[in-house]
Amino acid sequence: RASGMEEILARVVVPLPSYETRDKSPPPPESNSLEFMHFYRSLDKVEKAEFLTKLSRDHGVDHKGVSELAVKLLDTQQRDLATILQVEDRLRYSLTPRYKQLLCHISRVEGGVKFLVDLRADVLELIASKVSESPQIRDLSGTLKSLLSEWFSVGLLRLERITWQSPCEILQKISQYEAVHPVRNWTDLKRRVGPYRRCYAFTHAAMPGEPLVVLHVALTEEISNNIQSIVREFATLDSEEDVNKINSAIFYSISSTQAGLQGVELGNYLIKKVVRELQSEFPHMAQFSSLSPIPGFSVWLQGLLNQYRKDNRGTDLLSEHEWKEVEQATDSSPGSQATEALRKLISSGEWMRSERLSGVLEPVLMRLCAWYLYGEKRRGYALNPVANFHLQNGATMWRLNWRADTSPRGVANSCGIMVNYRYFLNETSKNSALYLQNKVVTASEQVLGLVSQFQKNSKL
Ligand SMILES: CC(C)(COP(=O)(O)OP(=O)(O)O)[C@@H](O)C(=O)NCCC(N)=O
Repeated sequence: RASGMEEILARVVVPLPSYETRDKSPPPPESNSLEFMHFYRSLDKVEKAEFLTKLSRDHGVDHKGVSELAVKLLDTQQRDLATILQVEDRLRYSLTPRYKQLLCHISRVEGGVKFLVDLRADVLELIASKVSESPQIRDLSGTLKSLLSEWFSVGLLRLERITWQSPCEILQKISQYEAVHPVRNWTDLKRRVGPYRRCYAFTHAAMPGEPLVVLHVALTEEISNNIQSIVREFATLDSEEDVNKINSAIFYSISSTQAGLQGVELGNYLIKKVVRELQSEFPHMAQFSSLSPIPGFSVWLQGLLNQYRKDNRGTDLLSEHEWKEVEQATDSSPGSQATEALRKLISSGEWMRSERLSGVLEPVLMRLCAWYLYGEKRRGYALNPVANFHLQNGATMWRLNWRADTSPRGVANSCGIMVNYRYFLNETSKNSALYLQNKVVTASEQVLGLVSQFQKNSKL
């Protein structure tokens, strides 16, 4: 099989034409691309890893040629600008990996773009699973990402509104791709594209019928503080929309559907495009906000409690009074036993059923959750991926909501808490730059208040 790989690569990954003939050489036969795609699809996971390693290692940049041109460029520094630009262009051309031409040719055959999107998904998985740490694989991923970013730039994407009149195959995909609040049945789906709801997707001519990223919006009077009122209760299915009851747009679910387009920022562009779309439909609409889950909070909290139990530092997290209540409610003795009892309560979600316990735990969990979202970092950015996504877009961490998602999933994932990331339209670009460049998290008074309560308690 390995020899088969080498043979096909040598044949279909043609050498880079010389600089002089680069615009004159005819493209290789389409059959090369089709054969490459067919062969790749016939490989299993392990073979694909081997094949991609060979492709990126043996058919990439001609490093020797690059270094010779780099030396030449150094020697040209005293010459006139025209000569310098000439040599720079040669150097630029020599940095083109051989396989890049093949990728461009593949993009021109039927189904080629989709093939390349899936190819990048495979490469990303290779990198993530550490099956191959080779620098060439990263280079291949970078080359694919830059090509895909050009082909999937906003100007080439189409905004489609999904309604109950949309083709079944699209509605079926919308239902299948819904990653945040799974669609339960047709009635549920119909509600999500019905009155006081909007569902938008970006599509691309090269991948017809494939929603690339999907955004679900609820049109409400105020900014929603719970998901039940959006996806659970089947309130009167009023057939009309009373415009006077529509002042806010709540983004309650967004999902990208193509793993290979990760990093192309489609979700960010879709939110911005939908905001403009809604402003033109509802000129008086003034409030734009997400209602977001907080995946990972419960797990983080249990880890923290475990750590504190080991260090016997539980007291930092709860006040005297709060520990007393927990000890009484769980019939546990002060110290590590109470900390363990609390950890068990959180992981079982039992506390939600007791009015008294949830009363005691509300301020505790709210300030811990505020710290988790605002204070916990990974390489300087928000640890929570959803927070990181909205903060990159320039949203403000605006409001934590208690008992916002009382579904088993909501309680298990984030103790039932949800958060509004609010888009103050004239501040998003400033906030986004502050976050991306200085790692500053823009947050509301409510969030900052909860964070300072946490810090007072645990002197972190
Ligand atoms: C949140 C999403 C849509 C962001 O996608 P996108 O804007 O394309 O960001 P990126 O993947 O280009 O960095 C994506 O990360 C996703 O689908 N996440 C899983 C579902 C969710 N909403 O958390």
